[in-house]
Amino acid sequence: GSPNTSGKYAVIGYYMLGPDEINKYPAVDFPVSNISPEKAKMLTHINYAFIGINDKGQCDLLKGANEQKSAEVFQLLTNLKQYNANLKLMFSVGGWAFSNDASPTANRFRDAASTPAARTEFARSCIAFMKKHGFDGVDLDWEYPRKQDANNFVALLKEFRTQINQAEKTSQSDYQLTIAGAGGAFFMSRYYHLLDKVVEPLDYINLMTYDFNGPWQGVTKTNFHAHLYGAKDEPKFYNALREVQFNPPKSWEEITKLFPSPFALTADAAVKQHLIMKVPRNKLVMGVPFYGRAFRKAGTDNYGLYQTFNTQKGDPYRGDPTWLVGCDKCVERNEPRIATYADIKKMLAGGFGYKRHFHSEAKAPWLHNAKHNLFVTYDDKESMKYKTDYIKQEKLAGVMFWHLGQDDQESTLLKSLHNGLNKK
Ligand SMILES: C#CCO[C@@H]1[C@@H](C)[C@H](OC(=O)NCCNC(=N)NC(=O)NC)[C@@H](C)C(=O)O[C@H](CC)[C@@](C)(O)[C@@H]2OC(C)(C)O[C@H]([C@@H]2C)[C@H](C)C[C@@]1(C)O
Repeated sequence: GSPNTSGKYAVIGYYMLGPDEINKYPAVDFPVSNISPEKAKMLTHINYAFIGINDKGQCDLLKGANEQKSAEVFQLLTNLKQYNANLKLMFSVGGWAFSNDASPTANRFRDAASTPAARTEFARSCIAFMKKHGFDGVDLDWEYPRKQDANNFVALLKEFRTQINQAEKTSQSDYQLTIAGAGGAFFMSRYYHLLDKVVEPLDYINLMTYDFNGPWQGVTKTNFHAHLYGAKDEPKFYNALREVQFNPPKSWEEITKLFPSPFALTADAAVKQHLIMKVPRNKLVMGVPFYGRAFRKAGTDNYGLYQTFNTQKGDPYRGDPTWLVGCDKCVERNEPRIATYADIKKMLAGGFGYKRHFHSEAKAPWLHNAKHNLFVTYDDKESMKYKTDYIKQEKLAGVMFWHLGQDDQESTLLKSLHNGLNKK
């Protein structure tokens, strides 16, 4: 189906149930009932995260997920259309934990994309799953195809498009195909040389323009994880797009002009890098985080910004979960490096010593806790306003966010996106 069928900006929210939540449903953090009619009206798409790929290379529930419970949840999601007839329900296949290079199931996408027969069967099974549960399309969240997978990735998306077009004909429906795409040059460089061919079969490419900085970096500095623009004195990164083999080849002069290095890793950079490869603006969706990232033992200068830090790496987190003062849920989750927007609002309001700052160049807020040497990078309604203004001025397709369950009770962030895109 054509993108933006409703003529409005896309507002694509991920609805995530954790690994074992589906079998405990509705005793979960964020049941579907939390998606009020008012929220449903502000969304154009809900992407259910996640469906997996089974050992036969087919779309299937994640291992251990109860069929009956899953069908119930999918029914609750599709019932939301009663509040918004234009709402499209997509399911998302994969995700970081399922598909990253170090994941035990890293080969599932690679194998499913590796031969014509595997691609046909994978697409067939996903479309059958889509029809069975009343979804309106498929979102592929492969994080990420490797360079050696890039051609197979394009062939896979083409096969999905072929079968979706067939399915649309036989059932007079409007199905969509989207992917979650890299927001940072490092992962982007794996398939960047084929980017126009990757996007051709898609309705949207949802850029994961977040996680630019985080605890995984051993020795770099605290910095924003999803800022819109670069700041002149921020720590810069090597531009991996300089290594991309273009066909036809580009001269070194052209490459150094197109891909300055080092450069500020930002959302604007990711959008411009996609426009260089002629990705149509009406397929480009900017991803925004409803979560923040916290750094421990941040240096005290500059209100904790661009300072060295010492946050334990490793997945899952094995250290002390209590150092992000005021984030009770972080202790429950045993993950102090990620705070939801709802957590951050409580931390800021709770008198724990956090002070909010806003960077005038990056257009990003941050919290600094001088007493505990903490730095928290996140998005709030002020930064979302700049991002929705940007989406309108660059004539992009809309906004995607990770994820619905991380907003506050008042739906502050979803409202800021909806109002920013739909009001003058
Ligand atoms: C695609 C994605 C984000 O995945 C999240 C995981 C992978 C979560 O990642 C994020 O929240 N990432 C935010 C950026 N989003 C993406 N990378 N992808 C995305 O938005 N796609 C649309 C990280 C921070 C996390 O909590 O991972 C822990 C180890 C620290 C992990 C891998 O153990 C894990 O732990 C819990 C929190 C219990 O959840 C699971 C998963 C086992 C699930 C499967 C992963 C999930 C949903 O929490």
